[in-house]
Amino acid sequence: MRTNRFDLIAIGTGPSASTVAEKTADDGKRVAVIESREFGGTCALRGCNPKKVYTNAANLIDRTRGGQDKFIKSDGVRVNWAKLLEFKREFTEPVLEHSEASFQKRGITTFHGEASFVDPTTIRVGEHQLSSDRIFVGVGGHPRPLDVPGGELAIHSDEFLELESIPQRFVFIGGGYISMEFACVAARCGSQVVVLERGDRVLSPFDRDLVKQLVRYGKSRGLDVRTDAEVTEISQGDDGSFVVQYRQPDRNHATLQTDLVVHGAGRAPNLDGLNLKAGNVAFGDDGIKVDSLMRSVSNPSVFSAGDCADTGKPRLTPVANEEARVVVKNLFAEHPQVRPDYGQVPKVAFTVPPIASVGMSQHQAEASHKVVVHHQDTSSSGSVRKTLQPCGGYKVLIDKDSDRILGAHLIGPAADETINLFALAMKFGLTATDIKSTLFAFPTHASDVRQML
Ligand SMILES: Cc1cc2nc3c(=O)[nH]c(=O)nc-3n(C[C@H](O)[C@H](O)[C@H](O)COP(=O)(O)OP(=O)(O)OC[C@H]3O[C@@H](n4cnc5c(N)ncnc54)[C@H](O)[C@@H]3O)c2cc1C
Ligand SMILES: NC(=O)c1ccc[n+]([C@@H]2O[C@H](COP(=O)([O-])OP(=O)(O)OC[C@H]3O[C@@H](n4cnc5c(N)ncnc54)[C@H](O)[C@@H]3O)[C@@H](O)[C@H]2O)c1
Repeated sequence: MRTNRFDLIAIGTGPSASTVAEKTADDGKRVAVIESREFGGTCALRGCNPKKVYTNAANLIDRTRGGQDKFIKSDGVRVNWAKLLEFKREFTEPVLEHSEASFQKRGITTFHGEASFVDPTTIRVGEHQLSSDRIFVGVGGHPRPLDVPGGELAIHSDEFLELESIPQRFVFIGGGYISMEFACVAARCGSQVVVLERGDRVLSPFDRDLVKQLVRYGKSRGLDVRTDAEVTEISQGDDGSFVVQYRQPDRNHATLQTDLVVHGAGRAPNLDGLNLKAGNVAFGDDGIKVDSLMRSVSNPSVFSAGDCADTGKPRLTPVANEEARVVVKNLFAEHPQVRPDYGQVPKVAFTVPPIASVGMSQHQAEASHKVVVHHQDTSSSGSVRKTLQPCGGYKVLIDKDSDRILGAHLIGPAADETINLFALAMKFGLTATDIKSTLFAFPTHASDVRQML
């Protein structure tokens, strides 16, 4: 087998690998990119972007229904699911069509297939063998296998985003980002939806009080969230429907009959087929072990970033992008020294309405600082009611000594946008007084921030 030599081999085409490959090629280096599925990665094809089409639709339906009792005249708002799927494809199909060509236009050599290490500087893909002193691994993740009998009967988020029609009944396993976002979509589109979460709360990265508000609002709109409910078995009957068994502390076992079961019980790094041992690349359950320069701790030729790198950071696109920026700086540096500047990573679950968070939780802040807590349910305030989606609230944590923001937690219309103001303020150390002294356009959701401080 002939071996092709490159300055860089990038494995994957998600946000992390495409940034690393493109910037390196733009610098005049010989780059190879390998992708085992469609070119474009999770975020653009099966994650953030297509998902947002569905959650925007669900929020629109929710608000339109909110107006029906008031000034919108119609005999019921219904979704045309097939058209929604078509609309989603308007955003994914261009990626499918153009992604590989755009690598090639930059002079990057593209390969299709599953990459695996042959030795610390050699990669095999299909019939090809490629070698380089620099290999970037940005292979992302996949749904963690559901370790219960019948676990394989549950569909994954990829399949949810490609459903041709929407069934009457759904059960979602897990109460994290994926389940709660998709469950809100399904419920607003008319299905009966149950979320089963084994922990004592859903959406654990978000503020407990605001999550309670979200669950209450969802309940009044067809979304049934059950906590302390661990799924133990899934089976399928002769009529094609499914039975989900789960355990709750107060009962032995409960069962639910449903038309579709969706796995939202967590994801794991895509490391299985990479033969990392042959590449001398150390890894664990949480991904490839990297140092603070994003380099493998065991093989100096290998860098990694994004969902498959074990950094302890949330597995989100902005995190993957920041780590990729660092890799680009360090790959060919004589003395690599750039480290990620994560700042405070803002998090948003695109539920109905969205919920957002940046910085410390109330518990973390109170354990380490003297804290002023500004917490309010704003569902009945004018600015929230005007949106026809009466669910809003905030919890802002301010350090009593320095007047700086320690954490901000928001729910409601535009929470997904407003959280970025807090991220900016926190990164640059603005005080609550600085923010309050800034004029914001009115009436906007940003202008509500002054009342939160
Ligand atoms: C349903 C869903 C919704 C999401 N929503 C959001 C959101 O709203 N906001 C947000 O910030 N994040 C979101 N995320 C997370 C976000 O998509 C990821 O954090 C991001 O895509 C990580 O980028 P990456 O480059 O690490 O990997 P990916 O984007 O996962 O790309 C990895 C690529 O590597 C390929 N690959 C895997 N193994 C091999 C191999 N052996 N050889 C060759 N190629 C291989 C894969 O096919 C894939 O194309 C969402 C994720 C999901 C699943
Ligand atoms: N808006 C966003 O930024 C966004 C959206 C989707 C996904 N993501 C990324 O994808 C990752 C994976 O998302 P996810 O929602 O699959 O995982 P997650 O880790 O966020 O949540 C999984 C949940 O499933 C529960 N669970 C596990 N096994 C269970 C069982 N047998 N029965 C009942 N509950 C069970 C866990 O307790 C947990 O609460 C996220 O952590 C995030 O990094 C981000």
